[in-house]
Amino acid sequence: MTLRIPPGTPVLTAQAMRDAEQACFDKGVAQGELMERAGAAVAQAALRFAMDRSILVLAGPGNNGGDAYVAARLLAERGHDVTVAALGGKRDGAAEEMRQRWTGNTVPLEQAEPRAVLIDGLFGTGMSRPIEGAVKAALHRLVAAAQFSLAIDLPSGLDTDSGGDMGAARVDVTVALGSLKPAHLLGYGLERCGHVLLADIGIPISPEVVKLARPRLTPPAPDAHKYSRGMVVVVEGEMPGASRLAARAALHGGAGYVLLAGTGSADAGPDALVHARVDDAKALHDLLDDARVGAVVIGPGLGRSEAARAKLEAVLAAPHPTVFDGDALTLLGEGATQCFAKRDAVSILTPHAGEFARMFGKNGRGKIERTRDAAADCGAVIVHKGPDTVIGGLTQLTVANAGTAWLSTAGTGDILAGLVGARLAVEGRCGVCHAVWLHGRAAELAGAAFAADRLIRHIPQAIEECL
Ligand SMILES: NC(=O)C1=CN([C@@H]2O[C@H](COP(=O)(O)OP(=O)(O)OC[C@H]3O[C@@H](n4cnc5c(N)ncnc54)[C@H](OP(=O)(O)O)[C@@H]3O)[C@@H](O)[C@H]2O)[C@@H](O)CC1
Ligand SMILES: [K+]
Repeated sequence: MTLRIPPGTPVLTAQAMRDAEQACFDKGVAQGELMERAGAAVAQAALRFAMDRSILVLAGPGNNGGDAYVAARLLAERGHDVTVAALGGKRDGAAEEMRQRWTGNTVPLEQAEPRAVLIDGLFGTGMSRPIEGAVKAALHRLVAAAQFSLAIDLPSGLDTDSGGDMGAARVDVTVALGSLKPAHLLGYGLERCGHVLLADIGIPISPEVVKLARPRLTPPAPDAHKYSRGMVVVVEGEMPGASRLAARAALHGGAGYVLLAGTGSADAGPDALVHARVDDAKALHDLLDDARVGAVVIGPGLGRSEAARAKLEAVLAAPHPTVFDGDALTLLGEGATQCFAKRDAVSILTPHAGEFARMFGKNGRGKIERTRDAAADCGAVIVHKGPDTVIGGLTQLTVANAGTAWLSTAGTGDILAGLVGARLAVEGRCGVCHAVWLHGRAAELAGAAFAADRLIRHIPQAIEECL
């Protein structure tokens, strides 16, 4: 059982999990054997928390319920007072076998009395529709009354692939079986799963999606100079505070030279920031005619005027890897896909949910699929921001959970854009994921109720942890 989810842990959709399980069966592993391993992992986790308290195990009609019966049997064998609250009668295959092997106390779900410890094995990856009526009422009543609750694989009532809510109750601990699922990291799942533990039940996994890992960064080469370290141009906008935050984040994110292209006024520090006067799109075009530029950042505080649009056009036409954020994305709106598909240079887009919807529309699919498809259509890397950031367009889709909910404050997005620019200039496209990790870690280090300015100070400390 893994207590801390290790870096690069695979994240599998419900279908990918079923495929992985099937591959296991094809190699001769019996379904009952996997279910025994799953139930044993759940029992092991429950033992840690149950102490000598009585346990109620909710067992649903599918394989999640099969795992529940195994866990109930193993916990009873260890001397615990266990009752199963069952939903449905006869089952199929291994789940039915496990039901029959359970000889202890069983009551219908709706008539169950609360116990101190609750194990939720009603539904897992097979949730096909919202939980309703008496089943939902019983689930919520029993979870709320328990002193400690643990979900098998997923809290019942979570959509596996999107983390959408289909009637789930929040549990204290979730034991993910075989692999993480998107719902452990996305949407409502972030709150409903409680603390997530990962149980390896011996299913070989080849991941399409991974959980963001702490990067390994290298310090500058001995012969490095300010341009070889990575030169970043941040385009100043009509709200200069936002672009200054981005520029300062780029400076603290490891870039060798950061140039703020705008009013040219250096009255707001730090002094290491180079200010260039750029009055219009023509001047910006001329400034970008410089092969030393490693990355451009445009969007934070850019504004939405015609002058802003002209600057955006100049950046789009330049050959440099570029981070497009905030107003740059809003200005492009529905035209974004076409615009980026035409662009040869590396484009990194950092939309939040609203900007993403304005560019790519809204539909019922999950965040992972929508990000993956938009990145493919654009030929760009997309950092789809939120408490559950999804990064698409690199070799592997990556999901990152915000280091802390305190990140939800004005200016932190501008800082991320600058940091992505820095890591892009220093390391190329792989630096995008590194920037997202550093941003989350800096937030953890910044503690409670920080203002965005203070977040920047912690970026070097986060980098140091990766050297
Ligand atoms: N595959 C394996 O060997 C292994 C799988 N493992 C475990 O299996 C879990 C996946 O199992 P699963 O596919 O059987 O789905 P599961 O989540 O139990 O639910 C399906 C049942 O619920 C029903 N149902 C759905 N929604 C409903 C609703 N709203 N209200 C009422 N009923 C509803 C649905 O009915 P139907 O939609 O068919 O009408 C069906 O009867 C996985 O999470 C892991 O725990 C591990 O043991 C490792 C080995
Ligand atoms: K469950």
